[in-house]
Amino acid sequence: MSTVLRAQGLTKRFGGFVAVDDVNLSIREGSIHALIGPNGAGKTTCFNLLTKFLQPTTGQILFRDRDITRLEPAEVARLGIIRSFQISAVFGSLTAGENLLMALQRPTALPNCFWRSSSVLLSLEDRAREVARTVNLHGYFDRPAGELSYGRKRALEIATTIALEPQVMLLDEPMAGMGLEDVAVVADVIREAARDKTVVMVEHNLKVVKDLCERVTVLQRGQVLVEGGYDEISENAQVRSAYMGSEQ
Ligand SMILES: Nc1ncnc2c1ncn2[C@@H]1O[C@H](COP(=O)(O)OP(=O)(O)OP(=O)(O)O)[C@@H](O)[C@H]1O
Repeated sequence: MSTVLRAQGLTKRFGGFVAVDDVNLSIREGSIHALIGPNGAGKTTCFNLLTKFLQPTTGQILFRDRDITRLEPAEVARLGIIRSFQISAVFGSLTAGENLLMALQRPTALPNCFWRSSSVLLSLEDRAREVARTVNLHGYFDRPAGELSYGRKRALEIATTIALEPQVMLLDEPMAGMGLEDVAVVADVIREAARDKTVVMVEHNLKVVKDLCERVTVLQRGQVLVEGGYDEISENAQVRSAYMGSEQ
């Protein structure tokens, strides 16, 4: 399987502190790839580096062999590497459908959408309904987003990212603060979204990682401790010790 996103020697210093230290990552095309690790391990910093919200101190980021290390976040988004927007980006007084229509009209949506035949052929509203169906929100299309359950709001937030037709979708703790029922809703959304795209997610819930993710990179103190399938990494003695006393 080919590599869609690659980090080589990725390093981020904040003053004298090295938050991300010589990290190599290889994200396979079409996979769901988790970044996990104890608090402060450097997951969010890594994520911000990959989406270019932070500039690396040293190292290189490649998207399908193109060097994107020095690109701006908007340029990276235009290439199809898109980070999910936070829940605050969902407008509660607008309906779910209107939220999707707004996402479809965002400037970053244009370059991705216009050259794709499916988008060109469909009207924006048809496309919004199609995206709503992908995340099982078609029954809520005309409901104010503020009335949706927490899990469905999160699904809507992910849907606004899907609307941009990402090639690589980056989700930062998509299950944060959710009950079991909502976790199941959002897990289904991510699984469905990953049918035709690559997903990279920072996730604390190891059951979610086990159920959803083909590949897992474990970070500790800014470095990659181990990378592999869930079974492989969960048997690793260093990983077990890093997680001892935490959730699992
Ligand atoms: N802007 C910054 N300036 C200084 N230090 C920072 C900055 N951002 C992050 N750090 C430090 O870098 C380290 C890694 O932080 P990061 O948020 O990437 O970890 P994380 O693995 O995402 O942790 P958590 O699971 O708690 O979110 C932490 O020690 C943090 O305090």
